[in-house]
Amino acid sequence: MDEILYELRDHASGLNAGRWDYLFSIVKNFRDGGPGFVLPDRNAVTMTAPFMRAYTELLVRTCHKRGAHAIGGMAAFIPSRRDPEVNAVAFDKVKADKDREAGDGFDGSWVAHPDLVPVARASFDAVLGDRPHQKERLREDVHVTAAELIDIASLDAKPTHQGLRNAVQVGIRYIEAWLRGLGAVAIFNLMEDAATAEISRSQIWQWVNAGIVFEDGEKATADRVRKVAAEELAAIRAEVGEDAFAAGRWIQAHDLLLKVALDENYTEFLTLPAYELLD
Ligand SMILES: CC(=O)SCCNC(=O)CCNC(=O)[C@H](O)C(C)(C)COP(=O)(O)OP(=O)(O)OC[C@H]1O[C@@H](n2cnc3c(N)ncnc32)[C@H](O)[C@@H]1OP(=O)(O)O
Ligand SMILES: O=CC(=O)O
Repeated sequence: MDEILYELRDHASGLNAGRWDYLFSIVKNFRDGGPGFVLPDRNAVTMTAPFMRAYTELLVRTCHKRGAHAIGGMAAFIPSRRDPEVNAVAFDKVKADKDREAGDGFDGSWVAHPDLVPVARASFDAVLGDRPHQKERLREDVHVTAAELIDIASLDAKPTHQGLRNAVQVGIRYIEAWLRGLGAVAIFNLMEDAATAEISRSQIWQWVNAGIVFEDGEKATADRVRKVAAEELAAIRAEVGEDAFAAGRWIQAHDLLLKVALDENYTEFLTLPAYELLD
C-alpha cells in the first residue's frame, strides 16, 4: 500500500478498501495453496474475519502515515424501496459496517446505492463530528504481519453445499446480465459485480480442485457442479418464463460459468472469454 500511494502520489487522495477485489485476489492467488487456503462460503467471510480486519486496519495506518485518506469499502447489501424488510436488513448491515469503519479510523466510505448515503453519513458524523477526516489518528497501535494478511486457516466456517449452489446461482445470473451490458447487478438483494462473480466461480474452482467434502459427506466434483448448474438453469427458466428465457443469454451464461469454474487451467479473468461472446 505504501508503494501504491508512492506511485500515485500526484494523483491519489487516498486508498479505498476494495474488499471484494481483495477477496478475489486471495482466492485467485492461493487457489491451489492447499487446505489452509480453502475459503468457506463467500457469505461467511465478513469484514470481521481476522485477515480482512488486518488488511483494513493496515490500510488506515498506511494512509494516515502518508497523509492520505482511508476510504471504506462497499457493503454488498442493497436497500429496496419496495420491500421494507429488505430495506431494514440492508440499513442494519450497512450501519454496522460503517460504524466499524468510522471506529477503525477511516475518513469516509463508499456505498452502492443513494439510499445508503444517510446511513453511512450518520455513522461517520457520530465519530468525526464537524471534522472532515480523522487523519490525525495514526493507528500506530496496528501491527499487521504478512502472515496475518493471509491467515485464512483461522476461519471456523467451512464450504457448504448451499454455498456451492449460491455460487452457481450468482455466477449464472451475473454473467447473463454482464453479457447484456450490465456491470453491477442486484442479485438476491446483494450487489454483484465482476469481482464478486469472480469470487463465486473461483471458489467453485478451488473447492473442486481441493476435493472439498461438504457437510453432507458429498465431495465437490465437476459432476456435482454440472448437476447443480443444470438444476439452477431449469429453475431460472421456470422463474422468468419461456419468452424471457429465450430473449436472455442464459445458456451462454451457464456454459461460460462451467468453463471458468471447471477448466483445469484456471482462466485469469472470467471477463476474458466473456468478451468473445459480446456482439
Ligand atoms: C464490489 C465492487 O467492486 S463495488 C464497485 C462496483 N459496484 C457499484 O458501483 C455498484 C453501484 N450500484 C448499482 O449499480 C446499483 O445500485 C444496483 C445495480 C446495485 C442496484 O440498482 P437498482 O436495481 O437500479 O436500484 P434501485 O431500483 O433501488 O434504484 C433506485 C434509484 O437509485 C438510482 N441508483 C441506484 N444505484 C445508484 C448509484 N450507485 N448511483 C446513482 N444512482 C443510483 C437508480 O438509478 C434509481 O433511480 P430512479 O429512481 O431515478 O430510477
Ligand atoms: O472495488 C470494490 C471492492 O469492494 O472490491
